[in-house]
Amino acid sequence: MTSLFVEQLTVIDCAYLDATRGLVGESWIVDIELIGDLDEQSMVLDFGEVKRRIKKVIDQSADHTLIVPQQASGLSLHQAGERSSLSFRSARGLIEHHSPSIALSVADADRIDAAAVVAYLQPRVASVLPPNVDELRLSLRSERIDGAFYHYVHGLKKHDGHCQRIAHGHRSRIHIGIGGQRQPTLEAALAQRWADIYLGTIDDLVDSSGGQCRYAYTAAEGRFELALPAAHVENLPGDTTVERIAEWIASGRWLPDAPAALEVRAYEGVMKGAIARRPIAA
Ligand SMILES: Nc1nc2c(c(=O)[nH]1)N=C([C@H](O)[C@H](O)COP(=O)(O)OP(=O)(O)OP(=O)(O)O)CN2
Repeated sequence: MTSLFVEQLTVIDCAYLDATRGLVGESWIVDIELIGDLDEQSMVLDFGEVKRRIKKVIDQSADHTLIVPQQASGLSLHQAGERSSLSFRSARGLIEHHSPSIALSVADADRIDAAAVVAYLQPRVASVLPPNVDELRLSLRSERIDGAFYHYVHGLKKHDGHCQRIAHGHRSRIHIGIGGQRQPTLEAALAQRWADIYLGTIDDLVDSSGGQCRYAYTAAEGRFELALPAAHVENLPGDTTVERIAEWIASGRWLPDAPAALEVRAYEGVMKGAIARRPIAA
């Protein structure tokens, strides 16, 4: 038996419900190992097939979904055909979500962590493997980040892919500079402000009474609605693409005394993002 490995086969950019943290955005890097006999090509599985089969299953299941702990005591979940509705009591307050069912991954767990997502994915990935593969080892890890980062959840209603889903998210590093010098204090301040944040688009905010913010829109996959505590939210003026997020950070409007110049390198999950600069005032 020989073992084949692929490091960082893909990244799962998702959101999940957590009893303490509320709605959490996450980016898990997926590594895989396949153990089996060699096929007629002297391979455990052609790397091309690994991508076609395994990455595809992951991209079409947990990736860009809201992952729900089915056994959690605070969860009330109703799935009727192609529509799903849920409410979830967290220490941060009540979260409600209504969407097409494909926007949810329902895991047989009382809390969501990397192990619960591996257990969710394991049978789905195993079902697309050829018979010569005896064992599948999936592991999820977070990107190593030495500086500041935040976890955010958002939805891009105009996106024609899975990013249209109102509750998917990322774990993202942030670089903020002035005159080419990183500013760890500013980076830490933003990371603290955006620890487990929902980045909402003001146009999608349909109600903000009673301490809750409710967002709703119709996208190509159907109708999406999300309500969560106002303290869990930052509302941005436009779409929450990483380009707009970088511009918003560079605008300095989150700082009491914004410096005249700010250079921002904002990430969306792992190894990709956008750069924006605040122009130097005259
Ligand atoms: N220019 C931009 N493109 C995209 C943005 C964006 O902000 N600016 N955002 C998204 C989505 O929010 C999405 O979450 C990013 O997902 P990503 O993993 O990059 O997309 P894929 O799943 O298609 O890529 P994989 O390599 O398969 O993971 C999309 N685009």
